[in-house]
Amino acid sequence: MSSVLTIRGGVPLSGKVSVRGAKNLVPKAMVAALLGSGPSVLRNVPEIKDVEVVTSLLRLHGVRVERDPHTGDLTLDPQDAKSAASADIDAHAGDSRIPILLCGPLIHAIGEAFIPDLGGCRIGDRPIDFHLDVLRHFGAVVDKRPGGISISAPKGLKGAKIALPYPSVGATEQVLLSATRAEGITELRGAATEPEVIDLIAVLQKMGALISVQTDRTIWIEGVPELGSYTHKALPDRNESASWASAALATRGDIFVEGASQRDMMTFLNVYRKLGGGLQIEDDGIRFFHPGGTLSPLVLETDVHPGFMTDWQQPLVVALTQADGVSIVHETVYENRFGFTDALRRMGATIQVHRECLGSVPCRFGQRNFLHSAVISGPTKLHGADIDIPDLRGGFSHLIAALAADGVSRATGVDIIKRGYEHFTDKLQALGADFDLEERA
Ligand SMILES: CC(=O)N[C@H]1[C@@H](OP(=O)(O)OP(=O)(O)OC[C@H]2O[C@@H](n3ccc(=O)[nH]c3=O)[C@H](O)[C@@H]2O)O[C@H](CO)[C@@H](O)[C@@H]1O
Ligand SMILES: C=C(OP(=O)(O)O)C(=O)O
Repeated sequence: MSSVLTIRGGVPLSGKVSVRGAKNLVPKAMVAALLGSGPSVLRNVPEIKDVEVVTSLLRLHGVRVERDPHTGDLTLDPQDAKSAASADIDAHAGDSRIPILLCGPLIHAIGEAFIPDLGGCRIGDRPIDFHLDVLRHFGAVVDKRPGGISISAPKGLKGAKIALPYPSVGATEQVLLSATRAEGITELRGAATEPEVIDLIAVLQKMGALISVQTDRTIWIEGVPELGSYTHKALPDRNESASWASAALATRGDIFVEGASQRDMMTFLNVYRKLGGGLQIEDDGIRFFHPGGTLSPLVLETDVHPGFMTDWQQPLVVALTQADGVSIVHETVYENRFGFTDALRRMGATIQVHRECLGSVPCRFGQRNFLHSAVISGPTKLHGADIDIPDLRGGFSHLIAALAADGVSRATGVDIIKRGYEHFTDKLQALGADFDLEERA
């Protein structure tokens, strides 16, 4: 499918949208079900592409995945787990990064894994070296093959002492999913502690895993021979919530995001308020609105949790084009996450990207020639343009810019947005956006 969205911008988005379970948790909780001895139930599952991809991959491996047609809850039964042909796995892997997390659970369930080359957003090189090092520490044998890697563990997985060079979310999850049923104790230093990582730990604890998170980014896991099942309601998607919040500001609108969770978004909410965005925090969601008047520019750097999440950066940059003065954004998580600003410049934004670290702390990318700092001058009037959606958040940012702009924009490649934004065109419609969608097979 290659759908085309034609947006007539300039309409303030106003109304209510609901967010469900987080894209960065739900597929991983689905993978965790493979570690259990009985059927698990996952609630609050969004209808997004990454969930479809993992459903297909699990089914290929013999896991029964059933969706309740009324609630959307998933039941995942791993009792008949089996091997799958590498060509089939490759054909079902889609544009997702989740397949790499099947390694530990598949080794525990069936003794081997084939992992195809990964998809995901093109926002940097995105190597998997930490993952492979982690697996080798557990005693796995990793073979590079055309189109992917094959992994086995002739002597089973054994607990290990591991230190990550950077608090990678995926590598931390790789450790959790491999160590819970490994023999012995695992000590992980330099772990990521994002809310989605903690929610995955909650899922594993429900299954019977013994995991303790220390205050210094160390995680202890005592391996157990068997895990049971879980029933779990996925935490809400804080990244989708932040995207709608940015859309409200950039279009001078007013959006109540039902399901948005204050606890997981505190850093974002502070920044939003400093920028001049209006907030009303309720038990069941958060209202984000433009209170009128001007927005204040700010200096911001992305970081691992509890810092400012990198996935919030791209949508917020569109709102910064409307602030009164110069804002600076230093991206320290991905080396190449400002490519999306090319299209914003074509739409009238004034944004320069720099190789230097324009932040309080020099990051890993400062000496390596990456355009990873942005200087945004505003306010600038945006005008419509033709856009080809490059990646998930960059693409959503382009849509926000088109919605805020004067005139007509035409966006191709919008299906990428479905990786992480559930029913986004229905939500745009509910918010009063003026657009047409041409679905192409
Ligand atoms: C599906 C999912 O949950 N995706 C999220 C996850 O991605 P993901 O888990 O892929 O991101 P990581 O936290 O692993 O990546 C952080 C940094 O570590 C580097 N790195 C990572 C692994 C590795 O083996 N080698 C290596 O060098 C990456 O290139 C990047 O510079 O966390 C990111 C950081 O919060 C988010 O932006 C993504 O939305
Ligand atoms: C980078 C992202 O996702 P992924 O890791 O799935 O590519 C994202 O959600 O912004």
